[in-house]
Amino acid sequence: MSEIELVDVQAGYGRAAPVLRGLSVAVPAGTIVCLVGPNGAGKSTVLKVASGLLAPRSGAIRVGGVDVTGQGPQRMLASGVAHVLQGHSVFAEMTVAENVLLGAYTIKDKARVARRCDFVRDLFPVVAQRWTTLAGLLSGGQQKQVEFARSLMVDPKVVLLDEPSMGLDPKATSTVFEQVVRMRDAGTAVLLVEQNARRALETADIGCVLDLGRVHISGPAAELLADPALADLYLGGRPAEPLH
Ligand SMILES: Nc1ncnc2c1ncn2[C@@H]1O[C@H](COP(=O)(O)OP(=O)(O)OP(=O)(O)O)[C@@H](O)[C@H]1O
Repeated sequence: MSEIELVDVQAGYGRAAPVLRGLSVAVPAGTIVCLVGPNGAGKSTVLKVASGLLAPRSGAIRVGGVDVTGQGPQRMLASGVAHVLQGHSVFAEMTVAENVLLGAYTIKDKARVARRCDFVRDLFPVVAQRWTTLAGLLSGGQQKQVEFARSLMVDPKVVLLDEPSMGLDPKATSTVFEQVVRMRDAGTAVLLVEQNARRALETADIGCVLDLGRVHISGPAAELLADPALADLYLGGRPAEPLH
């Protein structure tokens, strides 16, 4: 069963023409699904619809098989969908611990909050190591892991990640993608949107190529990566031949 499913979704902004025009995507349990596509294709819009920030004009959204179409962000979060927005959203003047605990503001049970803290500190060692440090003193990649930890405090079924590698150098990008895999392995499905299409497909289980407001092609990420036509169109050409 899919953790989250968008079915034939039309969505857009104000009176403008729709950005999503019959988009369908499903995130099975235990998988990382990656959306790639040209600038402005509507990748972030898919995540906004999935987290309830933007209501679809038509179509359906299901979480764990239950229809949640039209629910706002707070109810989507309660249904098990957490959204890590593009850019950096840590509060620089607060400690790592305070930032992470913001993710638990809806949880009243203190013992449960403590268990979730243990869980995220175990999953993201840098979060544990820098627990009492001001978050603004961390590197960009470390701050992204604080955001991941914050999103997992509610034990979501699926986490939506909008361009987690944005602004990071290659080493920090690798660390962040390793942590995305750890999140999946720890039981949270992931819907990932990335500019860095090749790197994201190397990490994902399933890839979806967005074009003209729909999923144009989808399949096992490794197969998309191996497709020369797709590489030319969407992945900035084929990887260089190894030098001998
Ligand atoms: N808040 C908004 N109000 C009006 N139009 C918007 C808004 N957000 C996005 N759009 C428009 O919707 C379209 C899709 O934008 P979206 O950010 O979803 O694309 P994207 O694939 O994530 O692009 P990028 O890779 O550049 O982030 C674009 O034409 C954009 O101008």
